[in-house]
Amino acid sequence: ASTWADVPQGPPVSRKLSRQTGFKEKINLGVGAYRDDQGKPYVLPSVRSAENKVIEQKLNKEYAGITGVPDFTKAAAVLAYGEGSSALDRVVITQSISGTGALRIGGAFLQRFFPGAKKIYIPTPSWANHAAVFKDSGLEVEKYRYYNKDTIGLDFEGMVADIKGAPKGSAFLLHACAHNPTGVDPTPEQWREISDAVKAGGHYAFFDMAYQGFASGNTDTDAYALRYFVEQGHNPCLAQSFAKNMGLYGERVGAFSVVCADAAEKKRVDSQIKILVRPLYSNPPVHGARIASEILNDPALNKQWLGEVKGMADRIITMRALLKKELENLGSKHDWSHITSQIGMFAYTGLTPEQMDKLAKEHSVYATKDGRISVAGITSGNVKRLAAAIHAVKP
Ligand SMILES: Cc1ncc(COP(=O)(O)O)c(CNOCC(=O)O)c1O
Repeated sequence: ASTWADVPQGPPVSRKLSRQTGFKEKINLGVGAYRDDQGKPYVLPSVRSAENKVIEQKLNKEYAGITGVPDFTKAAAVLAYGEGSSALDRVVITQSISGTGALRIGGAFLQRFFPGAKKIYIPTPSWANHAAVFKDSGLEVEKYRYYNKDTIGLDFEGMVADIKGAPKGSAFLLHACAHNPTGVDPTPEQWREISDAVKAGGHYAFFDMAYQGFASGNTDTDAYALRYFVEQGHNPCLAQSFAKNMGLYGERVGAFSVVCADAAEKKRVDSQIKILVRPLYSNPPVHGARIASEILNDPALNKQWLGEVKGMADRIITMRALLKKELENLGSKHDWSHITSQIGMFAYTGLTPEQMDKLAKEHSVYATKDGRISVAGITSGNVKRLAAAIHAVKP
């Protein structure tokens, strides 16, 4: 049977919202982007200030180099790997077309140079676009167990067993923090065991960090897994996105990096990354990277940004707690602790596709059929109605 034989047909997330059913407003929990407590997109004030600083400099519009704006990529590496990391003097980094572009460069690089089988293991479930990005890169995509639907938590035993059971020297995609779509992350202790299993199998770690700072509110906390792997001697590669933590969605700001063994390897890998990127899109857009560079390199803007990204994370965490409390206030007898134990933009509710359909049809609450809701879509104004809707479809 086909590898993907039992992948269910997923509904289009941005499906047309059907006619109102008598409620004053729909609740859209399908959009994977942050919304403020008024349900509106949020441009971080630090981003506005950084953008004004860029514009005041009246820079020219010349091409960037193939690997992008150097002040951005240098600072992005420090943000990810940490000041003083042993990786910093042996890491190859290139700007990318946001996180998706970083994953694609990584997939293409593995397809050309990975010494093992040209395949990558991704979690079950994973970001909806992962499989397509890697398949289009010419890699086979395999799955490792990740989500336990009975506990609505991590299938840690299954994950470690699949890592240990894979052929020696396989490539594994790991969500660094705020797993999408489940919101379920390994604990630090579990990450340490995962690192041991990856090392035991001689496997290669490909980290996807699309939510650094946005998950816990702290950029160092959210980079724990990546930095631990580097400390443990793995030389991972990394896809970074600044879509969520800087709200630069449409500016497409990201970076792809490869931690190399030493300076000589770095030189060789860097040359091949340039050879790969040149025919892909030649060189990346400069504006978003200049904004991100101002934020990462200007101490005052950096401090302001860290406060704002923590503010977004805190609002999400508050909405999780509110939703759980409202469900309990309604007398729900179900255990909703997963809503507050999960982290990041998304919560896996554990609701069935039928229940999700009823939410849409009878309550004007929209989200994906897999039961994922974007917590960013919850506001203090709609949380009571959302809880009532969930309680109605899952009494
Ligand atoms: C894990 C992960 N990696 C990478 C990306 C890529 O993001 P971008 O290319 O915008 O940086 C995303 C963006 N997801 O969009 C939200 C959703 O699932 O609805 C992501 O979640």
